[in-house]
Amino acid sequence: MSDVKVTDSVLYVGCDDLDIDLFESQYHVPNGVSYNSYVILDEKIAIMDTVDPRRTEEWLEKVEKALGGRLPDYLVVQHMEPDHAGSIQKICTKYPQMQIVSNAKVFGMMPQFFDFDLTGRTITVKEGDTLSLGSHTLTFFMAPMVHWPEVMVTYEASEKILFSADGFGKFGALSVEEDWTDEARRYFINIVGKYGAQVQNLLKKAATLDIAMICPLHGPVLKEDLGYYIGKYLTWSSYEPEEDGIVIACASIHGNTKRAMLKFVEILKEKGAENVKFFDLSRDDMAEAIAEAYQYSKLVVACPTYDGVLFPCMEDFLYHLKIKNFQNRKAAIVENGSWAPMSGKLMKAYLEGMKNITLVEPTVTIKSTMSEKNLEELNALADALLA
Ligand SMILES: Cc1cc2nc3c(=O)[nH]c(=O)nc-3n(C[C@H](O)[C@H](O)[C@H](O)COP(=O)(O)O)c2cc1C
Repeated sequence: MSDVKVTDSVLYVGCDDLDIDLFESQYHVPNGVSYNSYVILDEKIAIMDTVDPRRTEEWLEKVEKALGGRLPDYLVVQHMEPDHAGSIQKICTKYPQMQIVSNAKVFGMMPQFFDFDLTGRTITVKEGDTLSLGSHTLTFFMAPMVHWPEVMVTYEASEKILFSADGFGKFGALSVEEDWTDEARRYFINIVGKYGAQVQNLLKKAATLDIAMICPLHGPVLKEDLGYYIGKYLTWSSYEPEEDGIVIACASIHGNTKRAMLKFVEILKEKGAENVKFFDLSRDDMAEAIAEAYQYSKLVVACPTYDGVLFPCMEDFLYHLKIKNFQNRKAAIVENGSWAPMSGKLMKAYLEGMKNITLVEPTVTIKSTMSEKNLEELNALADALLA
């Protein structure tokens, strides 16, 4: 959207993508996604990042319009992932006098993605280096593993803008109005969630800067109440729950585990639980289930045994939690099986492999359909979870 206003001299030239089926071939984005890019106009002109190849031509037109007949001096590359770096070769070919400004890791990766001559076109920066554009001065901070190892962010001192790369990004095209928090959480936990320590390191660097505005590579430019967004990032990256509540992640083949878990939701609510979120892992959005597991303090996993192992959607859920460093939660297990229930043991092994998970025991074992005894056990489990 070209009408996104940053400042008089920092122009938004990013592009919405409402046609994409899955972001990173995995995440549903019902409201699309934006690939953000910015042009800083001064005595020298810098372009901040490029866009996904899906939007190269639209972006090149926007950049040309923003340049107003001038030529760009610099392309700053903060991240080599194709949704941001995918148009580098095209813009470098269009503007052969333009220099590329980035760090050594980026320049190491660039020939892996592109086939054009970088000789004489690169300016390599490292932590704390500055680049003057005139009245604007860019300072570069390395942010390794705030998604990929080559990531850096850029601070512009005169207008107090942090160009935050994937940090503070969000799913959703800018032409669609929606709440920031849920889609930013779903983006952060699923995409950057593994790298909490690295995000905390970046937040420490950011705390030394006077920031009035955050310009991320996805989602809206953040101009007000920055403490709110930074607070969310501090919580998410520390793996602490945002609020007390229970997520029930349920797999079910024929519906008996699901029926038992929906009854469990009723029981919890009758006992006064306020935040109870139910996910049918076969049908509901996996990335949302994962994000909400991070949002709340307690997790219940329920799954039938399937050929001696877990029903695949539960395996997928727990695998995602594991690789995204899920930790610091209370958890409980409900298993099901008609002849030799195994799923409880397998879910327990997953949870025991995660850091600081307090298991609320015992595991409830359903044999095919929920019995009167199971009902009592679920009541007891609800009491233990809510204690
Ligand atoms: C393909 C398939 C494989 C199964 N494998 C096992 C198994 O290895 N051990 C077991 O005890 N039950 C097994 N079951 C039975 C289910 O775990 C059991 O019927 C359970 O109650 C299903 O719960 P649901 O109604 O929530 O799907 C299997 C069922 C299916 C359909």
